[in-house]
Amino acid sequence: MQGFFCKGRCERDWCKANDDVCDCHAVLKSRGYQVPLDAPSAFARAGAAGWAASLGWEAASIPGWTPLRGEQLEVRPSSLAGAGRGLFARGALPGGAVLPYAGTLLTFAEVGERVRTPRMSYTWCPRSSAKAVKNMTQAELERGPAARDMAFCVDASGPGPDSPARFINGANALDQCGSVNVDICELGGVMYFRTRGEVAPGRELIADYGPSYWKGFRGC
Ligand SMILES: C[S@@+](CC[C@H](N)C(=O)[O-])C[C@H]1O[C@@H](n2cnc3c(N)ncnc32)[C@H](O)[C@@H]1O
Repeated sequence: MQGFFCKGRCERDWCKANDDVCDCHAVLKSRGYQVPLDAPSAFARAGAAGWAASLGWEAASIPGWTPLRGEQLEVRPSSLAGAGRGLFARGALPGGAVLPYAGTLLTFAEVGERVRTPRMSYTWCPRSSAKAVKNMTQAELERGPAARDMAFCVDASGPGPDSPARFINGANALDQCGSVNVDICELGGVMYFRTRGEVAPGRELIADYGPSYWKGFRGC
């Protein structure tokens, strides 16, 4: 069922189609596309700090996938008031340009250590563990039976592998929603930012962080 139903959806848009119904990483791999490694495979190959470098995302070849190179981007003060630094396009970027959210992979206990600290602002969890993390108490995260299991959440606050994606700011009020120009996508348990359309030179990359990031703002 997944193969038949999801094949067209994932080939048309791996970002939007990859959900609880369609595992686009598995679907596209089975269709012969060159996909990046999934998070567990990258972790098995290179560990919690080195996993992102082993993804092979720059060499991936799937529809709607143009790898962003570091030199196409620059970090400077955000165009959004009070947002600190942001990530900007040096030159024009095409639609479908992707950048992984790299950082250190965390166990549930390590996620627990970050809850209510500034590092949590830089921590993202894949669908496979996000619900569990949300439903676990602090004690369960730190000392429960799953505490030492890999949650595959990513902390990009550093120190760790270089991750320009960590500088992508998010709309935090409705009047910033018009500036959103990148989607947050998941493939193989890895988060990728993807440009929605062409991004003009000098424009800041801005995402919609979703319904649970900001207090009092449920996303665009
Ligand atoms: C993943 S970081 C983005 C990079 C960050 N601006 C920096 O300088 O390192 C997310 C944090 O950036 C800030 N931020 C992102 N978008 C913002 C916005 N629209 N308004 C104010 N602060 C924002 C918040 O502190 C948020 O927790």
